This record gives sequence, C-alpha cells and structure tokens, in this order.
Amino acid sequence: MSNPVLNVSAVSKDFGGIRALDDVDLVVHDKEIVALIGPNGAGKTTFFNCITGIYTPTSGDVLIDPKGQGTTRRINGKKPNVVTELGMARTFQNIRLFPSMTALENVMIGTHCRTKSSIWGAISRNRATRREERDVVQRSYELLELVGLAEFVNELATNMPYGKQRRLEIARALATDPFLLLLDEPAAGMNPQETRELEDLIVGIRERFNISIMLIEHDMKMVMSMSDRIYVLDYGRMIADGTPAEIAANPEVIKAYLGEEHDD
Ligand SMILES: Nc1ncnc2c1ncn2[C@@H]1O[C@H](COP(=O)(O)OP(=O)(O)OP(=O)(O)O)[C@@H](O)[C@H]1O
Repeated sequence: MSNPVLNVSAVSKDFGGIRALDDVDLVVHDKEIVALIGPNGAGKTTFFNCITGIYTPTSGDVLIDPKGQGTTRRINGKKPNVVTELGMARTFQNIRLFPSMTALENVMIGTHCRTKSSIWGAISRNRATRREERDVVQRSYELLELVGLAEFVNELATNMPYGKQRRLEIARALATDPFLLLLDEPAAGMNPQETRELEDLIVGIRERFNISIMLIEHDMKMVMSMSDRIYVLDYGRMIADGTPAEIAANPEVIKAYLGEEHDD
C-alpha cells in the first residue's frame, strides 16, 4: 500500500489540566473514506483542530504526504491558511460561511488560495487576470452544480436552508483543491432523506476528485455504510480502529457507546 497521505502519530492536546487528546495515532491512505467517531466530548473536534492548525498539539507529530510517495512533511503548528494551501480543507460543526455573500462568492473565496494574480494584476486588470477571474467563476459554478446548488448561485448564504448551507461549505472546501477533505458532522441537522443524499454526494466526491475524505459523524448508519475504516475516540484515547464490521463488533466500542462504567 502507498504511504499514508496523513499520518498522525502520538498526538496529545492539553487544555490546562484537561487532556483532550491522549497519545492518538491515526492514518489516512489515498482515496480512503475514514470516519472518526466517539461519544460527546471524546475529543473529535479537538483532533480536527490539531491537524488543521487551529490548535498546536501539546506533543506528537502531524505528517502529510499529499501524493503518498514518501515525501513527508511535518505540519504541527502551521497556520490554518497554510494547512489549506498544503491541501487539507475542512468544514465546521457550526457552519462558517460568509452569510452576506452569495453562494457563488462563497465558493470563489475558496479558490483564492490557488489563484496567481497579484495586487498589480487586480489593479490593472490585465488579460491574464481577466482570464483567471473568468475561470474562477466557471469553476465555482461547476462546484455548485456538483453539490446540487446551481439554483442558489446568486442566493445569499444566510437565506439558504440549513442542509444547503452544509453543502455550500463542502463546495467551498473543494474549491481549495484538497488532497484530503475533512468534514465535521456533515449530516448534523439533516433529515434521513437529506442524509442519504449527502452520503451519495460524499462517495461521489471521492470518485470524481480522487481524494481522501475524513469525517466526524454521529449518524452511525451513514458512518457504517460509507466508511472504509473507522477510528473510535473515547475520553481522548483512541480505543479502536477497523472496518465497519470490526468496529460494530468491538466490545470496547459498544461499552463506550452504552456508557458503561469506564475502565482505565
Ligand atoms: N478550547 C478549549 N478549552 C478547554 N477545553 C476544551 C477546549 N476545546 C475542547 N475542550 C475540551 O476537550 C474535550 C473534547 O472536546 P471536543 O469538542 O473535541 O469533543 P467532541 O468529541 O468533538 O465532542 P462533540 O461530539 O460533542 O462535538 C472536552 O472535555 C472539551 O470540554
């Protein structure tokens, strides 16, 4: 198998006296769909924050190898915009769109980290800049179509239904041209029909863009049906990883979810 595109090794994160992540290991391979699950407060969002530059891990390594060819780079402590430029894009548990911009403008902002025009190009509006602007609009529109939002192209993000805003966040993340797409509770607030459609969309994104996808999700039906592998966090510790069938049959996972007495 090729080198993992993401290799997280022995990562811990402390908040004062609280150890939110404790010696966590996780890998994602090329084109894998990997889920991170665990009870509330287990440390899932803290994990995403540690690997996307919002937090610096207290210890451990976050390594990426976008092409999976052994060219590994350590990204601990890099700023979120740098992590995005390096090819890791994410969505948030609490949607973070630009509410008073249109759907198209929100996606166009995502393309920004891949455009080349300088400030001088923007002022002089030379031919290369105008061509690049046209390409950005075209590509952003195509991404809106792909996530099923073509009819909302000129709608302000704030006026869009909640489930559509979640899709818009995915389109904006894709606009950064990632090798790894990180989705934090993409199905939150969606009804069963919307969740099924979202699942199709996520699997379709993997096929179309040949990228890896990692998601935090509480909807077990969705997680079990679409993931290649699943990791389980409990009280900041990784208690299991495996295929959906292995995870469903793992006694420690069942215990964590049923909230039985916790062994140390
Ligand atoms: N900035 C912070 N300062 C202090 N404690 C924090 C901070 N962020 C998270 N924590 C704590 O770290 C632990 C893990 O929280 P986290 O939000 O990562 O869990 P989660 O698994 O994403 O939960 P949920 O499923 O409810 O979203 C919790 O005890 C939380 O209170």
